[in-house]
Amino acid sequence: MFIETNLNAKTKHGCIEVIAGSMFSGKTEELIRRLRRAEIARQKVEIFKPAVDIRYSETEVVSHDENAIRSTAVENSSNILLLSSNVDVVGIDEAQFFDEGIVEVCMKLADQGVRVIAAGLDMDFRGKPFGPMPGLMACAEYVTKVHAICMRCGNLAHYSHRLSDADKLVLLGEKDAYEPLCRSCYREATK
Ligand SMILES: Nc1ncnc2c1ncn2[C@@H]1O[C@H](COP(=O)(O)OP(=O)(O)O)[C@@H](O)[C@H]1O
Ligand SMILES: Cc1cn([C@H]2C[C@H](O)[C@@H](COP(=O)(O)O)O2)c(=O)[nH]c1=O
Ligand SMILES: [Zn+2]
Repeated sequence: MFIETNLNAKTKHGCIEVIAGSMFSGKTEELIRRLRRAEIARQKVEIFKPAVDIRYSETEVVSHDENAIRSTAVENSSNILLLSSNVDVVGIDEAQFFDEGIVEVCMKLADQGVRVIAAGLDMDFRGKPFGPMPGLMACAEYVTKVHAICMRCGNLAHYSHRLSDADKLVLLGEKDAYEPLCRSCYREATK
């Protein structure tokens, strides 16, 4: 479990935290857990997700277990900066779907003293780094990699295997469309 530094410190120290992993690895749950604790500490929290992903809700970030927290859907990364004045903590879900500008936005916020927590898929269905995630992970102070359970063997999974032949990068879906797999089951499934 990620242990926060003192939430109520007098001097504001901005930072970037990234929660990365495959689908079903608990990224959203961990994001919600950290944001709820910040709210309990009476910090001003704003939460964003990309407008492209409104699978469950337009106004909430929702985990696969239906744990939810209010959020604002935004079209691009610059909207996050515009909507983040006077905040202590910014949460971002599905960070992989944002444009590359998200890295600069997170850096600016952290430089201003904001704690930024971004969750996203580190790899796409081909096992390649996903969008701005490598850049975010590189400039983050803290990176937490979480794992799902492999649907074929029960080991730890870090790949999101697509169940169809579709080859476009962005294809929203759940268990109907993807399964989390471990390294050897992913290799077997894609050969
Ligand atoms: N194969 C799996 N491995 C782990 N958790 C799974 C799996 N399938 C379903 N889940 C559920 O998904 C939850 C995590 O959901 P969520 O935080 O939304 O994940 P993510 O944001 O990483 O896709 C787990 O607590 C568990 O109940
Ligand atoms: C691997 C992969 C996933 N997606 C989509 C599928 C889901 O709608 C989201 C990931 O959601 P989660 O909260 O991490 O479970 O991303 C995609 O569009 N392309 C991919 O390669
Ligand atoms: Zn496996």
